[in-house]
Amino acid sequence: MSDDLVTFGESMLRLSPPGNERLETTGELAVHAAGAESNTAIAAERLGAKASWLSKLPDTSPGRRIANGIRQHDITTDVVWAEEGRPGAYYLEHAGKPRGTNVVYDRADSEFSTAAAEEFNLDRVRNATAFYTTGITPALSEQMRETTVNMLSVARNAGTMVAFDVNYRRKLWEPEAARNTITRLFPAIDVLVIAAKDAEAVLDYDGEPTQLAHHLASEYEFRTVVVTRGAHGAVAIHDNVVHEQEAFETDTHDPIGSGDAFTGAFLARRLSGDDVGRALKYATATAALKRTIPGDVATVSKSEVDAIVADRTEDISR
Ligand SMILES: O=C(O)C(=O)C[C@H](O)[C@H](O)COP(=O)(O)O
Repeated sequence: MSDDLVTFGESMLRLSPPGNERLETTGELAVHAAGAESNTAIAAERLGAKASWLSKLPDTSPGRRIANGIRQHDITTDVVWAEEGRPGAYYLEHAGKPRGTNVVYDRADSEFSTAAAEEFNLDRVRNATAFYTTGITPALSEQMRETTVNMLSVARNAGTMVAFDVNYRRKLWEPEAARNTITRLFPAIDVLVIAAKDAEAVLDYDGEPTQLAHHLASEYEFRTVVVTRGAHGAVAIHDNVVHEQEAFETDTHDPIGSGDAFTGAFLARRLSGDDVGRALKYATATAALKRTIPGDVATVSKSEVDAIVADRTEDISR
């Protein structure tokens, strides 16, 4: 059976001290498997899509730890195993204001960053309804820039819908390099997701979100543009109609991965036939729920999200 959604990207070991402890002094690190595209596939699966994740990892114990962490969420992991090499990792130090949460990447020359498109199961991409990657993938290496172009054209040529989140990471590349690379990918994309702050950083666009969505949709002919605005919710434009959604109230325990949860839920609900307004509501609710959960992954059920969407939540359910 073919997939509703295939995602493609690097997943890493995420290593984080307990609470707000500092990396410099911590004696413990919690281990999670984490990566934008696997996070998105998991959220999509949990919201009702049949999702797969394509990637490459070294066949070592750290590499297998990453795959195991993703597989436990019941998505299909379609991994190219290299005999040796290193997986990516990132260190994450949680903190509130004024320190701020800090990410330290350790992913240069990872096994994934060396992979060519031909190494992957391209029939899975061709046979899927939708294909998804993010701006993190081409940020990883020169090789990955080429691989991303090739993966998108495989999807495009097969008539697989292409969705893409700009996901700008300033610790991986400069805004100008990101702009040049990502705008060249735009013609292959049907559904664009972009954080308003990324539009400002990468595209130098600081206008109002609805105008940004209109501007991108008309300039690059995207079928759908979704602009995310963190605590201010999200705006989408689809077939020239604007949809706006406020954020749901949330007690934040771990904000990392809420953008991926949003996109996974949005795509899953669209692929299930929901209209853009309803998918946006599910996306925003799933992102709010993710913020209450430690780790990168939205370990949520559709019925929990249904309850938020229908305003049926309780402080204590018993
Ligand atoms: O690969 C990277 O560089 C990552 O940043 C992986 C991240 O942990 C997620 O993509 C979370 O991103 P948000 O959902 O926007 O919080």
